Amino acid sequence: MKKILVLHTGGTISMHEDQDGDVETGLNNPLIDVKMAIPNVDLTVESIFNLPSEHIGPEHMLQLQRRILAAENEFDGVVITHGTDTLEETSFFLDSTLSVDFPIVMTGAMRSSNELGSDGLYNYHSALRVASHENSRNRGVLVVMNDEIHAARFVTKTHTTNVATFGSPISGTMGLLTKRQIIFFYDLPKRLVLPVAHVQKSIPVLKAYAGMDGQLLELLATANIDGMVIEALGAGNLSKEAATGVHYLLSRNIPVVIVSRSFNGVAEPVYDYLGGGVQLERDGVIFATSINGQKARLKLLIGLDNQLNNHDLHDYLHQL
Ligand SMILES: NC(=O)C[C@H](N)C(=O)O
Repeated sequence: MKKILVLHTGGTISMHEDQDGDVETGLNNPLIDVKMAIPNVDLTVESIFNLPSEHIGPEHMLQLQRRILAAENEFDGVVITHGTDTLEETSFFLDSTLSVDFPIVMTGAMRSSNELGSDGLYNYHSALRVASHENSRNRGVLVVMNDEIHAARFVTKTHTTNVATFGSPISGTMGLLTKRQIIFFYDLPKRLVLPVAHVQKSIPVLKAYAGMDGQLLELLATANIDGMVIEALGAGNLSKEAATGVHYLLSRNIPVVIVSRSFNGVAEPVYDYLGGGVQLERDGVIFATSINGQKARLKLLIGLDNQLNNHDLHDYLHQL
């Protein structure tokens, strides 16, 4: 018998449509009363929050992380239901800070509980199947939706409303659920897991654009921020003016992390001119490999909480 801990946090999977067709959160999470029968699986169900995922932040992620750590010796796996808007961030935070070998599987839904074609119960069932499967161990945090398994490290929400919203543009889908099987296509490269104690850091994320000036960056340098992430152009480049703004931030010892605003691919220094990635890196900018802005923000937060020196912070964010 496998013992699985289920932590419900809210999100569309637990919401319902009202008479006007608007989607809202109820007083209690209806998933608590759902009897999900999986052979040889014993469920312990807790409603840790009942929040839309836009109301979930690093403090909630830390609370979830601590609950999972406390469950380590008691359970064989954990399933978390969560709103999809920030699911990739919670899954990434847990993946980056937890080194447990049991499966941690997150899921959600795109259609609420009383909508036609609601995908919530199906995804919940799928997540339980994956969490109780022997091959799911030692794979970090997994995201299961729409018959697919994704690694927290690479998954992102790709569509505003489609039930097939989650994708892993860089790595591809990690696995599949069929009626009878759970199939994994690849193992992940090893990553460094770091503990985290405090999550109150001010780390804004800015998106670069053609004609971006340095004014906002210079303003931010005086706003007591701990670091900043820029979703840069292409492989990791900025306008000349933005590069000057970045230089100003770096001269005040504010770490600046670069990712790409492109949906797919790895950010790395390629171009050697003002604003090009090579010169940005020479100036002290950190390139985060293979993650998007919202994940780079969490990674910088964790690195800073561990008081990594400049060299180690570079290495940490470079890692896949
Ligand atoms: N599909 C969803 O779950 C979206 C919802 N707004 C949430 O993230 O809570």
